[in-house]
Amino acid sequence: MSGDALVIDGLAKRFGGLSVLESVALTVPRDAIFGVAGPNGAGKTTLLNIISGLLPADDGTITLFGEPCHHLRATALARLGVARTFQNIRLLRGLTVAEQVLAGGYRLRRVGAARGLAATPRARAELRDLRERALEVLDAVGLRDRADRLAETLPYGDQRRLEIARALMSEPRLLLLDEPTAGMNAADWAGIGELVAGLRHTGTAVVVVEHNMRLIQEICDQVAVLASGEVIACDEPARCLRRPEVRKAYFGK
Ligand SMILES: Nc1ncnc2c1ncn2[C@@H]1O[C@H](COP(=O)(O)OP(=O)(O)OP(=O)(O)O)[C@@H](O)[C@H]1O
Repeated sequence: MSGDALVIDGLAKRFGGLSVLESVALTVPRDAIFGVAGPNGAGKTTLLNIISGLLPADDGTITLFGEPCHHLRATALARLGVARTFQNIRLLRGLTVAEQVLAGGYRLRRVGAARGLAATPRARAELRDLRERALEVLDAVGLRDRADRLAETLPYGDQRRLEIARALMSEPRLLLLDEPTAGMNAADWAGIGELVAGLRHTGTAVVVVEHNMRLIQEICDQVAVLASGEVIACDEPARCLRRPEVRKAYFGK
């Protein structure tokens, strides 16, 4: 069995005549917290969109826990244990905090929808278990006391936590986070950092796209820096950020 959560090789993506990713190769070990950084427009979100099956690649291979999966779309990848959050918060309006998290647990359901609707004892027991798990997940992200509030009434930082909780509800083997601290103040981003760092050694590998280099240095085992669609460096964060090619990509010198 491969020791890696995710192996990407020769990945390419074009939008019309615009080449957005070129020969991208990355290896994310199991249990790693792996950062993806790079200037605006470098191709980071496109990379996450391809890994999570929202976009097809034009070339290259993706292997997830030893299984080739570049031909799979989002639903099949979710079943294999890929969960993600988005750069812009995407909560479902009108649902409570607990209901949002419960919605992330569909992959865990064993009783089919038709039987679930018929509310058999097995379906009811399963729903009860899922509700308990949703509360445990909310506990883990510090939102249990807000379980019955409408999600859209939460402060911004808590909504970001809730998105992570919803992704964790599916017990992912690979969690993709797209700028989880975007727009946050220092106290909020430090809290998200602790939350993500706490996932190390829980059986979930994390790929986190982040502009916040301090956060990357604090929580990531490795970081890949993308510039103009190519991986220009991949190393431990402190070493990576000292490299001349990375400094040039960020600061032009
Ligand atoms: N659907 C699309 N059609 C055409 N061009 C696109 C599309 N999606 C992204 N792009 C372009 O691809 C390039 C990479 O975009 P992407 O969003 O992946 O970058 P990013 O590194 O995530 O940037 P940021 O840090 O600003 O979020 C950009 O030039 C963007 O305009």
